[in-house]
Formats: sequence, structure tokens, C-alpha cells
Amino acid sequence: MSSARSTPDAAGPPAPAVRLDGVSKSYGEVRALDDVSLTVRQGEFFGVLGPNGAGKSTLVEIMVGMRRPDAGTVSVLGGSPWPRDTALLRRIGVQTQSSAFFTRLTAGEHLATVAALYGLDRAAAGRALEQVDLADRARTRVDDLSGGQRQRLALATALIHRPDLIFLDEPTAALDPQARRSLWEVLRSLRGEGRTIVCTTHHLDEAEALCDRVAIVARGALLALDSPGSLVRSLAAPARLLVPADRLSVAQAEGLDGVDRVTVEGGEVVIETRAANRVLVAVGELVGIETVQTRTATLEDAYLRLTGSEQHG
Ligand SMILES: Nc1ncnc2c1ncn2[C@@H]1O[C@H](COP(=O)(O)OP(=O)(O)OP(=O)(O)O)[C@@H](O)[C@H]1O
Repeated sequence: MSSARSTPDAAGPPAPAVRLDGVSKSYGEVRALDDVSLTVRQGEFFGVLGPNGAGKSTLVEIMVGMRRPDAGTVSVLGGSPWPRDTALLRRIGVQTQSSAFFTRLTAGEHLATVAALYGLDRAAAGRALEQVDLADRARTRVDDLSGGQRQRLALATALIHRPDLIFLDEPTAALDPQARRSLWEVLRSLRGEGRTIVCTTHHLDEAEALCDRVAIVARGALLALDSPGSLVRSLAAPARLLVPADRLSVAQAEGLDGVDRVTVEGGEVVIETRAANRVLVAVGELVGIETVQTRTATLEDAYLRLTGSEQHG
């Protein structure tokens, strides 16, 4: 069989950035990962979601070669992350919650030191600071940076050697909403440059806004892997329409075709439906369309459905 690589004109898909086949890992009695298989495509923004203790960190640690799986095979950029391979390490960037800093140095000096460790010139430090929008803090001591600025510096540290594949562990943890949004822009620009990003997060809105595909893991197993939009659709999470309770009765709402469930919450009649457009038109005819608020299903709804049923099932 000829491969896409040996025949450049062939329209076959490019080799995946990461491929896991049947990966399992236990810590004593705890089965942290149980027969996980997945691929991360080149150039995609790939999210790893799941409840606390689901196995997300273990999954990422295995991908970056910090841990060895008990079973299964792992391929990263066509190589094997275990045993540690320095050529491969130069092509990946890793940002963890406990990213280490030279805290007595300034942000610029810290990055210049990291650049030297990679055998890069000082210009690489300035470039990385620019990339995460931190150039104006080059002369600030790492100790004196805010939490958000430290997160950016950790990202700059992971990016300085221009890796093809970037692993981020909760990159926006503990950031205020504005800092989160501006870090999203930095991450989007990396994605726009064609880099592959693998990112764990507890923020479902973040995954929905940034990720091309997300893997949902719970108790060490892969529950779902798809685009956020497809997950929302396939899990058929209902949309919700809200109408002030003094404008529409529960009985009226229940009588409409396509309505799944009606409840009253905080003075609003809440209509759940999988036929949002049809029901919206019908409710609009009864109370006036401007009275109706709509809440479409989100990745969070799909996630809660999936992980909730797994936990209770
Ligand atoms: N070094 C270790 N020794 C023993 N058990 C561990 C170790 N690391 C993780 N575990 C256990 O393995 C399971 C998976 O942990 P892991 O850290 O991979 O989950 P996670 O999804 O990253 O969790 P969180 O969202 O809380 O960070 C958990 O039950 C955890 O307690």
C-alpha cells in the first residue's frame, strides 16, 4: 500500500499530530486511563474535557512523554514520546499549571534564559513576549507580574522555540473574564499560524469558542470525540424559550406542538424544545415575538448530559 507521504499528489489525509491506540494507565488500584484511542489532526485546536480526576492530565502527560502507558501505543508527530526523545521535544511546547519560572529575573530575562537553553538567540525572547502581548512587561520581575501576566509568560515559555504542537493545561485557570478573552485571542492566532494545540479546560464556553474538536473523558474512558457543534446536535440537548409567566400559562405552553417540557423558574415560563424554530413562531403568535427570550443548547448542556449519565449510569 502506498502512503500519502510517498505520493505527494495523493489526496490522502496528512499524518495525525498525535495518535493513541488502546492506551491504559493505572496508579496502583486506580485505573486513570482505560483503553483510550484517539487522533489529534495536524493544525487543529483539540480540547480535552472531563470532571476532576477523569484522567485528562494523565492523558496529556502520556502524550508529552512525561509518563509511560501500561498498555497501548502513542505516536506524536510521527515519533514516540517515550523514552524521551530530544529531537521530538524541540518540536513540542508544554505549558502546565506548575510551569517553572526564574522568579528573580524580569520577564525578558526569564525568556532570554529559556531561549539560551534552547540554543536560540535573544531575539526569540522578544518575539515570544510580543506574541503573548506582554512586551510592555519585559522589564517587570516575574514575582511582580499579575496572575494573568504569569499565565501569558508561561505560554511564551512554551512557544519560544516555535513548536509545531503545543500542549496547554488549563491555560486560563484563575484569570478574570477580560484576561481570559484576551488570552483566547492569543490562542486563536496560534491556531491561525497552523500550529496544533491540545488543551485541557474546565471552561465549556472556552472549549466551544476555541476548539475544532473536543474529547470528553470520564473515569479514564473516552465518552465522546467530535466538534462542539456536532456534540450539541447529537446529544439533542433541547433549546429553551423563556416567556414572562404573566404572559403565558403553563397549560398554554404545554398545548403547543413540539414542546418537550414546561417549567416555571424565577417568574418565567421555561419551554424546552427540540423544534425551537417552530415553537418560537407559535409562542410569538400568542405573546408577541419580542416577549420571548431564547437560550440555545450549549456544549455545557451536552457535556452535563454525557458526564451526568455516565456518573449515574
Ligand atoms: N501520581 C499519581 N498517583 C496515584 N494516583 C494518581 C496519580 N496521578 C493521578 N492519579 C489518579 O488518577 C486519576 C486521574 O487523574 P488525572 O490527574 O489524570 O485526572 P484529571 O482529569 O487531570 O483531574 P483534574 O481535572 O482534577 O486535574 C485520579 O483518580 C487521580 O487521583
